[in-house]
Amino acid sequence: MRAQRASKPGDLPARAEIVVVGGGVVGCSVAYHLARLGRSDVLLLEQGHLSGGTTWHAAGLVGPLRASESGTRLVRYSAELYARLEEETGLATGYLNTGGLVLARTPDRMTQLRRTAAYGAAYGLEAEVVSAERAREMWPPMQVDDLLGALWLPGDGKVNPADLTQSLARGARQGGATIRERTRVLELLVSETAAGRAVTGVRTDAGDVEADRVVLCAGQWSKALGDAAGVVVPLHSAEHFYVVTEAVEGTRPDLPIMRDQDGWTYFKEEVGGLVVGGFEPNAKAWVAPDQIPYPFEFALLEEDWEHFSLLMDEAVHRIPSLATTGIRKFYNGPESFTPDNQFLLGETPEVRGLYVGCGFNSVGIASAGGAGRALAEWIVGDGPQDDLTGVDVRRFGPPQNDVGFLRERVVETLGLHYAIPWPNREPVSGRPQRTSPLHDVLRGRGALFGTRNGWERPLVYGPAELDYTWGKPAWLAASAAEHRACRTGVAVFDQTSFSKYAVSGPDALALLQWLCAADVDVQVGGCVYTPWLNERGGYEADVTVTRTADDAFLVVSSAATTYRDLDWLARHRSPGQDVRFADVTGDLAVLGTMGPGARDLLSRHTTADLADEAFPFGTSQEIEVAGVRLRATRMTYVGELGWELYVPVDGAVAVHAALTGDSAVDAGYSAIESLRLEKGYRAFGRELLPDVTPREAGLVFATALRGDKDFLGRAALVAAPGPARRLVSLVCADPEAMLWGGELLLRRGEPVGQVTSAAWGATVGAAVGLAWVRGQVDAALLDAGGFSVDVGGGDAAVRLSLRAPLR
Ligand SMILES: NCCCC(=O)O
Repeated sequence: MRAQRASKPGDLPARAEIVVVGGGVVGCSVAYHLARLGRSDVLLLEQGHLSGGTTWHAAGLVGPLRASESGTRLVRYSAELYARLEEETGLATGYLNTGGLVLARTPDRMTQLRRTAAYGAAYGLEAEVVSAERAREMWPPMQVDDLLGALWLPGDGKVNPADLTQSLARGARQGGATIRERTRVLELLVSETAAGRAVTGVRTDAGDVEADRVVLCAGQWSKALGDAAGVVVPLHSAEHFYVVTEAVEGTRPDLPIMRDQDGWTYFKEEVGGLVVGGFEPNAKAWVAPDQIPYPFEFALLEEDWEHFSLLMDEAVHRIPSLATTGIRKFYNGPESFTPDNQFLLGETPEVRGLYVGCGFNSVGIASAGGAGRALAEWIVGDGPQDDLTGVDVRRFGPPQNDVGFLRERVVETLGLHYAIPWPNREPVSGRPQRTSPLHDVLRGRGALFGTRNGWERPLVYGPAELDYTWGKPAWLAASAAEHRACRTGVAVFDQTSFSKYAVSGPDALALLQWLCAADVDVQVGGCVYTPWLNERGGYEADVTVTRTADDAFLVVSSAATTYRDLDWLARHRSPGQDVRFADVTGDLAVLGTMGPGARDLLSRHTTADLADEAFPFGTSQEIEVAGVRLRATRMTYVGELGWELYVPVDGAVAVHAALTGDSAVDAGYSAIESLRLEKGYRAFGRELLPDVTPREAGLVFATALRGDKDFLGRAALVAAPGPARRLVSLVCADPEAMLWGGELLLRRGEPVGQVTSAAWGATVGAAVGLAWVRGQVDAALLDAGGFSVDVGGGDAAVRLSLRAPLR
């Protein structure tokens, strides 16, 4: 390890409106974009020299096509910015639009590449599947004997990370920002306010700086600063390896970026040689976040040729001349990775005015332009201005911030970087974290578990393992049986991972009436399905609200959204409002007892009257089941008669044993997915996102828009013109075709939208799902037909409808 000692500066401003911590490419991009948005009182603090932490040793690949539309938009903007920044700042970034190739050695990878090409079409980005021979013509040094084909991405490019950082920094300075190098932030300053904890500035080794807002872009150093301030910043460093070779024949400066993901490697030209790096499955975590040495500037870790040999052997296999090519330099640079391979962006729920932009999982250079702009817009606009749910820091909470967990998980994250992104792939490391009281019982009954927000959740019962495929997996038969049991008899689902909040106090109703688009001023015992919307009329949450007393409510939401929901409640409670809310997720197990036989089954274990008149849909009562006092709520996410039983954890095993002791079948989340899609039920995070309105989603019925109750988002909905896209249900014509979500939707061969969720519908007997269709959409257009989806190797005809496949 080599390091450079920093000396201290003299003139540190005592105050700035916004302090950015970290002078890597992301911090400089945030400062640059804040300046572009008219914020000139910005102070960026870098502990060493700009780019000296992680940025300087990044490979500099810029690949705009991502798995999501918002991710693609973000990196596409990065590429556009890097291409034009020199004109604006006078400093070159070294950006070169080389195009990129991704190779396929296996039929499964080929299917993935075809699906990726279809994403490109969905997102308006060029991507073409080409033959192996064509790929070799574009990339002469490689051999292609074992390749089935490749994907050509004309929009890919490369940039010089250190030059890019300097150019962004100059742009920031030109816009009025101040940049101080050799100033180390030791602590984030936080104080208690009436509205909760708020940032007040930073403590540095050259004194304190007061600030209204602080933006933590300190890469792998961010977590230790976050931890000390009580903020969740779940990242951990892992070692990332690449070498730069001597000259290789056949290269040229504009040689495309090349990724040979089946061999875990990437390649780019550099001064006549090649950068050869990769993401090996046996990755190495680096030291814990609070053990990172200081200083660690322009520093690398020890060479580890033994570890790198896996990647080097694959590289030589692809480019035989590398066997006799010398190595100019070996890079082992630690980078930060997160539990789900997505970066961390946004205002922290724990401390108002504190923002993060870190954890870039080795794609920081590609992401920096777009992420910097998104974060600057978030700060200036006081909220995200686009759908950023996939990277929003509020998707994680304390369980995911544990260093032991992170240490295990980031090894897996790095190792999966180039693995085939199988649909519904479940991580295997760092589990279990949180379990339902039924976990052991269900495991004993053959449950295979997935994980969501740290919770173990049964996916399917019986199969030996979860197999992954683009087609129909082996576990599908078991899931289909559970699905049918629910449709025709009764099934019990362990839905304990539902997020649950007790909201109470004299002003609880007022707060919820403002946040809920539906009217929740119902009688005690009423249960209402409702969106929470932002001021643009887009979804922030999709919840049920049960009134449990005049001034008390139980709010139930998705497992994944606990921290963002609680943050939404907290940030909308006015200082004068007397409302308390508590996360009661872990206090209550949830047993969804669903199916036409649910009433009969429950009646055998309760004396409560479950008839429609006594217990109508959308109501909730405290009753006794199998001797356990619990809350039963007549609601369903599978479209069958049923009750969600909210059971104190101590009683869960007894209630479950009673219900499944006679006729009920245990069923898992895979069945829930196919059941909900047959009924056209939407999911937050898939269909319902911050840039999706109830009109577009076909859910106006679940709002009070037709009444006169005011609610957050109402004004935007009223003012909005007719929707320019519509969410529709789909059914595959061919029962053998399998859809997973994400597929490109075509009409007469032209892209018109994208599938959001899909599963095999065991009642319908075909793949079913939901999809966006762009433009003015009505029943006549859908009935006229001509629709198909690209399944990565052909088109599958689909029927579309505004109505769900099953009513
Ligand atoms: N830091 C390496 C990036 C690799 C890739 O973009 O595929």
